[in-house]
Amino acid sequence: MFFYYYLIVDLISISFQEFHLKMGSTDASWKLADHPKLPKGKRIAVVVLDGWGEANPDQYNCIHVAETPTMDSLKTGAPERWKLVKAHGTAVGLPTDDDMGNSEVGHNALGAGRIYAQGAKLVDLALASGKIYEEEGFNYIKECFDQGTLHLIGLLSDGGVHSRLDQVQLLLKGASEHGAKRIRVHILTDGRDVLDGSSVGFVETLENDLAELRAKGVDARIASGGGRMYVTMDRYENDWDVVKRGWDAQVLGEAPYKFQNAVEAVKELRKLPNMNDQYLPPFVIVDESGNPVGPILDGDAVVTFNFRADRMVMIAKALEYEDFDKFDRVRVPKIRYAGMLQYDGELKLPSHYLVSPPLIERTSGEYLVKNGVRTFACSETVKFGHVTFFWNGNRSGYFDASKEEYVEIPSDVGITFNVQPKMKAVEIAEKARDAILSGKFDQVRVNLPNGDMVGHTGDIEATVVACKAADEAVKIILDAIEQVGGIYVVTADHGNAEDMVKRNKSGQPAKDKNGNIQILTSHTLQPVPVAIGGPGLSPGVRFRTDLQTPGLANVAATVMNLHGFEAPSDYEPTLIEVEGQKAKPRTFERFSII
Ligand SMILES: O=C(O)[C@@H](CO)OP(=O)(O)O
Ligand SMILES: [Mn+2]
Ligand SMILES: [Mn+2]
Repeated sequence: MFFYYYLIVDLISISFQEFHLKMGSTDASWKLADHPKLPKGKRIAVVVLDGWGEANPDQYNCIHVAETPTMDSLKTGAPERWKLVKAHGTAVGLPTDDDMGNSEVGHNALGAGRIYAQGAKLVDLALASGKIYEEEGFNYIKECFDQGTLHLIGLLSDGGVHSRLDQVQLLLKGASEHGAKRIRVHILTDGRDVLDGSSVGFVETLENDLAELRAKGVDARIASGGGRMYVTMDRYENDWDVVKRGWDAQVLGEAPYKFQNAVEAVKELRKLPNMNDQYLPPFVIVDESGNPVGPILDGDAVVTFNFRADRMVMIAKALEYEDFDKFDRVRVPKIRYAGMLQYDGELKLPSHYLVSPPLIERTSGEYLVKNGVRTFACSETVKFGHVTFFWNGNRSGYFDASKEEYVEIPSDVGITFNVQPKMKAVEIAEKARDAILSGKFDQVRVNLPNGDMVGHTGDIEATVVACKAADEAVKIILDAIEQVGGIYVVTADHGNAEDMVKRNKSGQPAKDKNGNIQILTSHTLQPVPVAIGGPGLSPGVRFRTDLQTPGLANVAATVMNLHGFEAPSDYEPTLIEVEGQKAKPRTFERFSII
């Protein structure tokens, strides 16, 4: 009798798979198979702690220093349901294992359940093969090379999160070899993905390259600049003034500070009180008569050379949209504009781009909604797109508005988050709590930004406060899950707050030439935790120990299982197994149809 039971189950699954394949991309192919052991209908909270890695406990590990009783209890209370996974490098589609994780690749992996070659890698390949110069995007901007100037705008560092200096260097060389005669670079200084103060060196490197181009007869110069957090690179429409400051400098050639030399500009502006690379004010480079050397004019070509999307969408809108009311652009030059990548596939923004972005499709969010899982997602503005846009494979909007609700809590504007390290953690948690208790949603997903946003300021004391606030928010959400008999999945997208100091090879804090500890404002290479639990979790569910190097991409299948579904076969494997529980015999009615 059992033999027949399993035979029938097998037949069902074989015919389901064939059905799946035959139906191709029609609606039916979205149907997920039932999980053989785990029930449907549990309310699940998915909590992403931004910038929350696991590292040795010392005084620079703010998560360790902070009081974090809730996260501690997940780790020590149920070791078979707490696990570390990789959140950096090739595990999330970055070029090498020296690449730290970041929100885009982290949330892409968490949501998509597969590892995609990400922007950084796709640009590397396109530059190495020379294909970048053959594609539509480059040919489009090339039309301007005879009469106009080529402007390159973007983040100048080797951080590899939004852009990479070596790619800019190759692009400069390649563009000039392909006919660009006049080039202007509009730099944004970093200090967030790299050490503060390192911008001086990056500008010097760029100046050397531009001098070499000039020696070859190309009129190539830096035209303007500013710190990434104060000029141009805002995201999710948090503060349009940031983009306006960039527009004024880059396009109009107007800025409060004027210099004849960019290295001098960065060195001098860093001397302003409390100044750092991230927040340098906008400046323009002027000639001997005080005229800006590179405003953007009719007939010019513009490339934004960041590959990462979130902090380029706003400037892309300003450069591309005819109808635009976010600030007064004063003068809108007729240009040919291309992004390094297309930054928003739904908006098709920008319409021209040098390299095609990863085509992330069939994300877990889309599958679950199409299988009836009602979803709520929430964060504050600075991370809102992370749990929606990035989670859904760089896609804006709802899959099915009748089953989804995304709530954005406005972030504080115009402050660095060490001033308000608690940010909106409580507000986010309370929204999640209410969504869980409402019974209207099966999945409630949040991003808690504190560890990351405050970690980036390099302020250790404030980051400790931030970690405590995030932990308290997790408690609010877990308490709600407890009340409704639900399940929680708590994880993170990459490290940050767990290590706030640059390390030497032996792991000791590195000192600069004056003997000062070098504060690390960036993300890290550390693994991140995944914890599951809650009263709704079936007994016997525990983490598998047979996966070689699990990473963030394994979380999607795990969450699908907890919703009672099998993940699609091409997803990275689930992290969980169900111990000691045989497949439940199905009810008589279901078999009676066969
Ligand atoms: O602030 C950002 O843009 C990046 C760091 O460059 O952080 P995250 O990936 O966490 O969004
Ligand atoms: Mn992040
Ligand atoms: Mn970050």
